[in-house]
Amino acid sequence: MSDLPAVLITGASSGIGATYADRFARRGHDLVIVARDKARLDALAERLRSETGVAIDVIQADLTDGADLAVVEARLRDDDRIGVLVNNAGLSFAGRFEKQAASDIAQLLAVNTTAVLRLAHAVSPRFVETGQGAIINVGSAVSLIPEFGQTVYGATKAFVLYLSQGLAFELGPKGVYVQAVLPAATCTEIWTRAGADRSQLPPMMEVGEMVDAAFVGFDRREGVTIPPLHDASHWDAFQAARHQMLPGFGQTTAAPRYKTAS
Ligand SMILES: NC(=O)C1=CN([C@@H]2O[C@H](COP(=O)(O)OP(=O)(O)OC[C@H]3O[C@@H](n4cnc5c(N)ncnc54)[C@H](OP(=O)(O)O)[C@@H]3O)[C@@H](O)[C@H]2O)C=CC1
Ligand SMILES: N[C@@H](C=O)C(=O)O
Repeated sequence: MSDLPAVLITGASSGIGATYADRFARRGHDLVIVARDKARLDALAERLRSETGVAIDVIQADLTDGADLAVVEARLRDDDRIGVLVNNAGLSFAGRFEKQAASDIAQLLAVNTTAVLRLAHAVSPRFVETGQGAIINVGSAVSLIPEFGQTVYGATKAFVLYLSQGLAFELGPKGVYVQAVLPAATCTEIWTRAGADRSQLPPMMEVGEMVDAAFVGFDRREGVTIPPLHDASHWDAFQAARHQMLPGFGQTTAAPRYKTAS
């Protein structure tokens, strides 16, 4: 058993989550890996155990299922070896908003928002009590691009960004580090799972490149990490513009432009 905190990773059966599992294992962390596809989780766990020697537990869970979600919450609440939560599981789908099925939207919200929130909420009391711990939430650059045309998916990722920044504000002073990771298009199964034609996809970042960059942000204790954004001053300017607006929200009279009808 490692002296380092164990890491619970959702959506570890493929793509970004499986790569997080690989990198944390190579750093010597024991893992708890979560997803629906137990065969893939078992295969990953077996490979990483033999290559790195870390201990790995597998939890098969469908995060849209209340009972399964409760199992993962309980593990985060009760297992004091777990010091890092990687909220990574997620899905997207294409198609025009007015044609999307309500059941698909509900599934997207359950995995991309409710599970992220519930798992962060389950682990936070313990992290706050011990004054340490880290929560990594995988959002998306799409959260900053309503013009992308994936409105529901982007809205769930805007939730993840807001949640992460809010939790960093609330929990940071109590010793808990919260990181939002905002990848842009990354080469994983998410695209074909969402029904995209592989031959039509643009060039994308390799998943190892994305996760390794996210780890640099993690090690620097960065609040928001955007691996593909080369000019970091753009994000800083975006945050500065937001902060510049804040005093205006305290006005008790409406802005002059709303004082006339025309
Ligand atoms: N690839 C990209 O271009 C980008 C991805 N992201 C985000 O990265 C995260 C990881 O996605 P990525 O690796 O790309 O995609 P993948 O499709 O490769 O991985 C998604 C993971 O989520 C798991 N998952 C999906 N639904 C459920 C569910 N109901 N219950 C439990 N686990 C579930 C899947 O496991 P299983 O099927 O076994 O349950 C899988 O392990 C997502 O949050 C995604 O939104 C953000 C920006 C860009
Ligand atoms: N997964 C992608 C969109 O579908 C993204 O977040 O870029």
